[in-house]
Amino acid sequence: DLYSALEELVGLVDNDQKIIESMKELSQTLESEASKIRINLKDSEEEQKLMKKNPHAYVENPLNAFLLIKRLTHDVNAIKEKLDEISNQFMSKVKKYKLSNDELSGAVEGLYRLQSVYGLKTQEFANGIIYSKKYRKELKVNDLIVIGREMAKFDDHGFSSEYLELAKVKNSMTKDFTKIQILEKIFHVYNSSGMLNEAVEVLNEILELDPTNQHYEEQRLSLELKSLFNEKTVEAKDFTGTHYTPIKEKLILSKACKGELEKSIKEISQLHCRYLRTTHFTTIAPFKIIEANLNPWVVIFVDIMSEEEIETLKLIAKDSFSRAEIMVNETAKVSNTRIAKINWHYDDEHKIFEILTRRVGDMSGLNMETSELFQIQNYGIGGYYNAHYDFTTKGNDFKLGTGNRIATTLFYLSDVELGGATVFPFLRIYVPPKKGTAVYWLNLSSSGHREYTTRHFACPVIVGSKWVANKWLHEYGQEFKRPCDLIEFPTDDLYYTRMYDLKSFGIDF
Ligand SMILES: O=C(O)CCC(=O)C(=O)O
Ligand SMILES: [Fe+2]
Repeated sequence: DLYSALEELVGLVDNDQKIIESMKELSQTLESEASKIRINLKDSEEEQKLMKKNPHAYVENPLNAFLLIKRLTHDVNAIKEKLDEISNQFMSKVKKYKLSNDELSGAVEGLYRLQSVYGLKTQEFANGIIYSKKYRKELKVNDLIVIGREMAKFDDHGFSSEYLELAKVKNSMTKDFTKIQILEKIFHVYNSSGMLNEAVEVLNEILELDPTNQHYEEQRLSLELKSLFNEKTVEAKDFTGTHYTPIKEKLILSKACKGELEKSIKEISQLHCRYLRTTHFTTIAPFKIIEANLNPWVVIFVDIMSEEEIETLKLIAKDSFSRAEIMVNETAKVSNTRIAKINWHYDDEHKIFEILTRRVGDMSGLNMETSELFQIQNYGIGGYYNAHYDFTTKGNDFKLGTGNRIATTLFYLSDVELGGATVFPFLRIYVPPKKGTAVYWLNLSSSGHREYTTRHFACPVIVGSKWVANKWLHEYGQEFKRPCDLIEFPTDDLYYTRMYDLKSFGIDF
């Protein structure tokens, strides 16, 4: 799929051009075919006039009889054959450049995600306005219908009907379709996605315009019956439990991505911008850091990479992207909870990786021998990475024999115009991507416990192409670099209860 990395969409400019050229050719062919049909039509009409005058006399002439039969056989078939030929020709020309329909679903799912996470209003968004800024001219009636149709495939049908409703309103001004046509299109979406009540309402509108339409009358009856027996009971959702539920987390993440979760003044007052001197190297050349959290340790390294280094990394990465996966029960799987493409790099692939690994060694003061390969990522349309921990919660190892992921270094290789922040909602940290900076944090406590509060989320990218690179450090080999403390840790149960306390997020049910 291409929608999962913006970098890959750039290459489609060629496909776009080829398909536009084929469409131009197609419209010319169709026009010349249409004029041929018109000429034949004239002959046919003349013959018909003759026949109507006196049908008996007409058919008694064997040539007339022949022509009548020819009109009703060959002439019809010839049109069908010609249209098939044109259609086949067109399809064989565009085949190489056309994308699969999954791409469309993926793109619309990205839009859906942006709207639900950031609360973007359908009407503004469809008019090209995002956070009060006009980004492009408004979408056309047909675009709105396509979005509405695709969005109807998601659980929550709210956005879908907003788009379709908008299409109807807009069409009443633009007249792209007749009133009946647009209602039929909308009806079809509702009907095929099981939105029965909405479907009946649209049918009522259609029947008002076309009261004698038997077909729709019958359909209305059958739908009304269907919805009687199909009355869905609204599922009672458990908002009261203290444990994690996806609904709770969605609310928290949405707040976090909008930058609405902040630390208290007291907490902020304990954080500093300062120079970090961990190793011999950094004593001479200290790193600039912004402390984002003290325990667990989360810091932002400022100007940690040069423009040239970043361009080198992107150049290397561009050719080897594959869809990022997530771990489900210890196996890697492609999932719509992570919309990005990645690739992995050994240190000896290019000297840039060696240099950066050494730099992470200085940033962390930790042993790099057990660190993972460099991972480079580019996000797609509405690209995000759902809430996760970087450590494994199954056992204490990644099957690499090097222990759990003790620390994460996340380099930002691009700015992002809108969205795409990395957020740690439980620590109330919001890190906007800024080219050349890195965020570094410890995933495990000094006694080796998992720091569940490091649960983090890559917010959907609204405008821009987000690039990041990861370097994960592991437990083994850190025995002398980060000696063990034996501090007590809360049980997981207690930890979650505290973490997911919605009141502390100002969320009230
Ligand atoms: O891209 C981001 O902001 C976060 C990425 C991340 O969390 C990961 O790759 O594990
Ligand atoms: Fe992560």
